[in-house]
Amino acid sequence: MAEPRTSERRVPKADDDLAVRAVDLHIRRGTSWGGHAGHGGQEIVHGLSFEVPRGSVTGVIGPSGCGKTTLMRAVVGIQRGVSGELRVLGLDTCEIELRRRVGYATQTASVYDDLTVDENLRYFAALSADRVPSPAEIIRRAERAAAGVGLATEGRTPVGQLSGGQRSRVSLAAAIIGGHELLVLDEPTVGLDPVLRRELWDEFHRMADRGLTLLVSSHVMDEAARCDRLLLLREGRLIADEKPADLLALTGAGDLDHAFLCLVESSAPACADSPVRGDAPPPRDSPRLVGASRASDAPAALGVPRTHGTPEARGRNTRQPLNLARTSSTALRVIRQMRRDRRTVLLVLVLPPTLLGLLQAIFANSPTAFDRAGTGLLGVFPLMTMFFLTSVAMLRERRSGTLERLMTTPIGRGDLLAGYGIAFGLLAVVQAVVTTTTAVVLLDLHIAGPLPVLGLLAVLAALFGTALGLLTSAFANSEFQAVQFLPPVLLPQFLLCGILVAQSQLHPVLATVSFLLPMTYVVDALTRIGASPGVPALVVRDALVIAACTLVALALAAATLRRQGP
Ligand SMILES: Nc1ncnc2c1ncn2[C@@H]1O[C@H](COP(=O)(O)OP(=O)(O)OP(=O)(O)O)[C@@H](O)[C@H]1O
Repeated sequence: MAEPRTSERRVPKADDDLAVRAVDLHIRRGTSWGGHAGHGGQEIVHGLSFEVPRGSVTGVIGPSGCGKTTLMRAVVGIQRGVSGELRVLGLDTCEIELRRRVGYATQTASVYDDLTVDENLRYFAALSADRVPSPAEIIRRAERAAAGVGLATEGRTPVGQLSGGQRSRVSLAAAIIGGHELLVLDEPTVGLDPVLRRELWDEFHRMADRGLTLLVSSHVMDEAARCDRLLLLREGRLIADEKPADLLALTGAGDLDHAFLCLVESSAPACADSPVRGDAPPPRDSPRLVGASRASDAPAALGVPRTHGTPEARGRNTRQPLNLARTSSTALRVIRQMRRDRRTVLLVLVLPPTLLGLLQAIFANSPTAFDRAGTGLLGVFPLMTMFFLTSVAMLRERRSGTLERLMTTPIGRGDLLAGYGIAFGLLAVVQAVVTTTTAVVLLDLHIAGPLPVLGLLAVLAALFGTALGLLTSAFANSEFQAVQFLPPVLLPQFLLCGILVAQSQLHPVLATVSFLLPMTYVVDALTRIGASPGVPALVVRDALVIAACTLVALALAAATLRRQGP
């Protein structure tokens, strides 16, 4: 097979001199869950071999759909289906350490619309630090990143109120914060005006002068001219690996657009027709369309393994102990987002007491029935509302690209889920206090047992709803799909939980099914507390079952929250 155009004979460099080294890299996309390299999907990148020296600005250039994003996702370790050799800063791309040294900006602005520029950047600064940073250090790093992309004066503006170009710059600043050694930027200048583009490219070169390596994708050829080195891609193949000036010299073309066409069109008429630069030397040989690098030779020649990251290595390197600083930063960020969403707060705090009020009116002639149903509902309402809220919140995180960005930062899956759990847990506590107080004080709901235990059970139910919501969000691709989960997951549990008809009156088969459903234990525990003055042993059993179900749902949610996507 042919090799990419290059004017120099490359001597393999040591990993220490390289930011990225790829040898015979193949990437398949659309692989099934758990599918590793070479299984299913469609091969998008075909046997790339290249090196990115440290302290350079390297452009990944090529037409739409040629595989630029796919390659960049592989470099930052969030792409499944990668085979061949890919070393980043001398490490396997699944190494956790890389997430402290590499910053990534996705093609679309992956930042939180409902937070201000400062809040976004401070959050990413808090996540990316090696050690727990002081608040002053977080602020300083966020301000420096904002200034670097020309957003120093927009700190207090919510990102949702910025223009498209400004949002892209916030996203870029978030990447700069995380990238201490390598910045992987996917089309960072799309939608920016020419002045700003020039400023950003100047800034990229200043960063490279300071020793940072930048891998920047673009399909705009005038940006290619600003790179130190170019990787020209076409249909997943590397057709040139050159300095811009050498590329022009090699092809004899007057500009990089024509140089690219020369390389693409194997018969080279474009080259002959193209305006040849006056100072450019004639082509050394006729430009030709070249395909993949010597896919089969390279790894063997360099003595490197053919598989990129074994499943064992991936497992070892993705397991992280819980980090309190990142967990609390995430919890604070989610709480901040919740506070801005007044409708959500209203739904959580006002709807349950209102519905209980309605229930009291319905059971006006039967206070005992109200006491029984109302007590059970003190747990069912939090479970349902938290399920709905978390599933949508996590889905939004995934669809906005922020989850993908988070997966390239040092935050662990456990930190993220625990952060969500804490934020929604606090909301659940407020909800339990408001709903229980309203029910007992205003609606005369009769509770024989201790109120704090009742409140604790309501919070436990809410936490179970949160864990269930986090889990189901992995299976939905849109808010509409998330809502579709609501009836099948919750309604059967509600019908069988004992609020409508006591278990003793159910058909034996239905009674057995009901004992397999967590909501049954929520209602059982609450109604027992409502009816007896102490804490019966069965309430403890129920609480343990709910806690166990919560942990299982959280563990499954962590397992489905994979770092690598299709
Ligand atoms: N999730 C996916 N599953 C399967 N195939 C995908 C997926 N995402 C992208 N592809 C395919 O991978 C190929 C390369 O896409 P990629 O986004 O890497 O191209 P690109 O060069 O970055 O394009 P652009 O400049 O338009 O962003 C495309 O043919 C696309 O259809």
